Amino acid sequence: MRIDIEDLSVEVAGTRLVHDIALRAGSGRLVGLVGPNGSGKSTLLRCVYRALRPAAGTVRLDGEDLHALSAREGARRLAALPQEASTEFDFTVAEVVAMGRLPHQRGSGRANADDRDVCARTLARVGAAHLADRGFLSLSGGEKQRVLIARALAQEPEVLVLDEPTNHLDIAQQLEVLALVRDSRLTVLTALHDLNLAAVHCDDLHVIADGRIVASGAPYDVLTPELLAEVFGVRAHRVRHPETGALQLLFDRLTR
Ligand SMILES: Nc1ncnc2c1ncn2[C@@H]1O[C@H](COP(=O)(O)OP(=O)(O)OP(=O)(O)O)[C@@H](O)[C@H]1O
Repeated sequence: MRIDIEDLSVEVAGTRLVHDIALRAGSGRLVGLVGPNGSGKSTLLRCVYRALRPAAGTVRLDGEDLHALSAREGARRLAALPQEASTEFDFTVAEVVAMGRLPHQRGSGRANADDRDVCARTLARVGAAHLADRGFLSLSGGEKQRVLIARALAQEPEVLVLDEPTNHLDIAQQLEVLALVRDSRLTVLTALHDLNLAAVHCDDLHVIADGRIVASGAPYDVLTPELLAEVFGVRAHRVRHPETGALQLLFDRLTR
């Protein structure tokens, strides 16, 4: 499923935080959004997963206006992992993952055998089957993140919107989560702070600064020393991974 964002602007409390965004994520592509703190990544993503409505412009999934769909229809196509996705109530892990099935349940709203099967499989897929009976609030940050990814996958969406999915994760888990996301073969739009992870894992990158996209394209074309100095205020050296040949960045502070 393809995402097309056209002329999108987003306002919060009367202030326009995101301006005139145009962005496309082709079916099955892993598309990264990078930018400094406060540049508007979360605000843009919140509008894509419908926590905010656009002030102008559209988000289309395979040509259909996402904000014109019912909540249930939207949730069957798109699942999100928000940045501060904690839940106030102490549900068990199994209950949190089961919430991902709600858009698929009609009538009684009760989980059937298929729903339970999908939940068990997704928890196993993220390596968290052993946590099923634990209270969500008792989990470590990394464990919570895995469970919330399981909830998003249990939704069986066609599009995943992720806001910093590697937050709270140690390096092995960061790599594992990105491999999981990649293996899902879904269309993914994700904010990432780690530019080296973004360089290796994303098919396309969009750089956002002050609420506007300032560069788009393949990671190697986008993450240039000039752009990194201009947007992030760092001096960057580009090297190749000695085994994989992947782009890696080494940083120094830029003294302006
Ligand atoms: N509810 C709000 N009211 C006022 N300003 C807001 C609100 N939400 C966000 N902002 C401001 O909008 C700007 C963009 O915030 P946003 O969270 O989208 O940035 P971000 O790129 O995701 O940042 P980070 O990398 O730090 O998570 C920031 O200056 C932020 O303070």
